[in-house]
Amino acid sequence: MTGEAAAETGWAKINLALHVRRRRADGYHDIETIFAFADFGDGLSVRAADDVTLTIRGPFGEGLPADESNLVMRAARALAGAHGVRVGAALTLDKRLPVASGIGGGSADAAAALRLLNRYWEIDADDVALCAIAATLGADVPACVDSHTQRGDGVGEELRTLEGDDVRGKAVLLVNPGAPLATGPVFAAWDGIDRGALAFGPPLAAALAGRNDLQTSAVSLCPAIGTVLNVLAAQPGALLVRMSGSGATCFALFDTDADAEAAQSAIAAAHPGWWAAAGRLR
Ligand SMILES: C[C@](O)(CO)[C@H](O)COP(=O)(O)OP(=O)(O)OC[C@H]1O[C@@H](n2ccc(N)nc2=O)[C@H](O)[C@@H]1O
Ligand SMILES: Nc1ncnc2c1ncn2[C@@H]1O[C@H](COP(=O)(O)OP(=O)(O)OP(=O)(O)O)[C@@H](O)[C@H]1O
Repeated sequence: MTGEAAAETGWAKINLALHVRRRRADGYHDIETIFAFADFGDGLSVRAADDVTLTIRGPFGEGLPADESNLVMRAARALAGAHGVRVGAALTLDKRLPVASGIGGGSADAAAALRLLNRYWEIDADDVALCAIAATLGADVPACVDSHTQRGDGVGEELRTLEGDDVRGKAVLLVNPGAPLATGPVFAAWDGIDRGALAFGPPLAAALAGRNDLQTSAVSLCPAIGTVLNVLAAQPGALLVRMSGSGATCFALFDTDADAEAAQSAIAAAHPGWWAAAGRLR
């Protein structure tokens, strides 16, 4: 019951806005966010094998464990377990997104593994069933299953489509200063002040009226984020500049690809140690 060798992409996740509303009794925080996705990300491919295995390569693959702790392996095991799959899959992850950087690389990879193996193993589960498995793997994973612009409530797993997608196709530039930043400490450093709800409505308009409530605590833990934000804000044509998730990656949206590409070139020349990737929102 296995199909042909196949591939998927773990699309880079961007939080266009991220409001932190309250700390919960279980230590997690209720958030309101607008998820969007770039049209580039990690590559994941599969070919026939007796067991489920994972090989990692790519610019950010070094040091990332390929064992059962990897979110790709966890996703494969969870899907196989839920559907009684007994055949294997040799998975290869091309790690192109920086790790622990606020763009959900691990979550995107897990969702890509669910989509890929759902096809490869010919399970044919629908998105609702995949999202139920995704929710057991991480807060961001359900949003990454569909990987299109959505609003997320709860810890981000309560998803809904927003009316009037005014961000699809917008040019985007992602910039990371090169320092990994774990999510837990950034939430722990949040000042506990509820600054109010994220508006509904078209995603760009809602995001422009919104905030990333983790930005201040992330900058305090990783001051280079402040520099990235200033540099992005100075780029001609930048219409929304903000940190994504818990950082340290920041993004800028532009009206034209040319503006995003010019900003990428300028930043690459001025800050050769930074990671910068340009594309469009999907
Ligand atoms: C910040 C976001 O990236 C926004 O999309 C996500 O909410 C984070 O999701 P994630 O990376 O899947 O986070 P997890 O790996 O589940 O959580 C890491 C740690 O961050 C803290 N955490 C995470 C999510 C949340 N809503 N509240 C929290 O307080 C918890 O201490 C948790 O132990
Ligand atoms: N396939 C994977 N890719 C990246 N990280 C992984 C993967 N599998 C497990 N991890 C672990 O997950 C941790 C978080 O990585 P990830 O890149 O998802 O964080 P992030 O970009 O901050 O995500 P988020 O935006 O959801 O907070 C890493 O420290 C890493 O050890």
